[in-house]
Amino acid sequence: MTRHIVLIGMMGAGKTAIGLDLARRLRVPFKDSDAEIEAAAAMSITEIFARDGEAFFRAREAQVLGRLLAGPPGVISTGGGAWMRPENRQMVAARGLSVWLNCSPETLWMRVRQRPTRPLLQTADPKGTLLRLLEERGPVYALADAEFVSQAGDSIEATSGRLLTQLRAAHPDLIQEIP
Ligand SMILES: Nc1ncnc2c1ncn2[C@@H]1O[C@H](COP(=O)(O)OP(=O)(O)O)[C@@H](O)[C@H]1O
Ligand SMILES: O=C(O)C1=C[C@@H](OP(=O)(O)O)[C@@H](O)[C@H](O)C1
Ligand SMILES: [Mg+2]
Repeated sequence: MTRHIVLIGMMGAGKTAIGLDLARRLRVPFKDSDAEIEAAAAMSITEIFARDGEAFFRAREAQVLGRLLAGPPGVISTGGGAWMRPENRQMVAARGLSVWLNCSPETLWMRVRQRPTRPLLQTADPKGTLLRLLEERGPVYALADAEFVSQAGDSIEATSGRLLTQLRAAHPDLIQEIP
C-alpha cells in the first residue's frame, strides 16, 4: 500500500469492525485511534471523557492520529468526531485516503443503542442526539476522498470484501499488490 486507508464516519458505522477485517485482508497493520488513546491513557474513552472532558480527548485524538499517520501504511479507524477538526483532515489528506463509511440512521441506532461505551450518547434522548450529530456531521464526512455505503443486512466480512473491491477499482494506485 502506498498510503493509509483512513476510515471516517459516525459512531456505529463499523469503522472499528470493518477496519480490522480490511487490514487482515490486505495484510497491513490495523490501528484504531480510540484504542490507541485508551492504551496510552490506561483508561477507557468513557473514563477519559468523565475525568478530563471532551476537549482533552480531542487533543489526544489529534496527537494519536498524527502518530499513526507517521507510521507504516495501514488501515486506520478513527473515532466519529476526529474528522470534524480541519487540522485532522489536513493530516489525513497528506498521508492517507479518507473513506467515509456511510450507513443509514436506523442501522447506526440499532448498533449503538446496545452499548454504553459512547459518552456523547449518554443523554436523555440518545437517538435524538445521534440524529442531530449525523445531520451536523454529514456534510463534513462528505468531504472524504471516497464514500462507501454499508448495507444493513450485510455481515462484517461481506462489507469489508465489498469495500476492498470498490477501493481497488477506484484507486488502483493505492493497493499495488493483490494479497
Ligand atoms: N455489516 C456490519 N458492519 C459493521 N459493523 C457491524 C456489521 N454488522 C454488525 N456490526 C456490529 O456493529 C458494531 C459496529 O461498531 P464499531 O465497529 O465499533 O463502529 P464504529 O467504530 O464506527 O463506531 C460492532 O459491534 C459490529 O460487530
Ligand atoms: O463520534 C464521536 O465524537 C465519538 C466516537 C467514538 O468512536 P466511534 O466512532 O468509533 O464509536 C469515540 O471516539 C468517542 O466516543 C467520540
Ligand atoms: Mg470505533
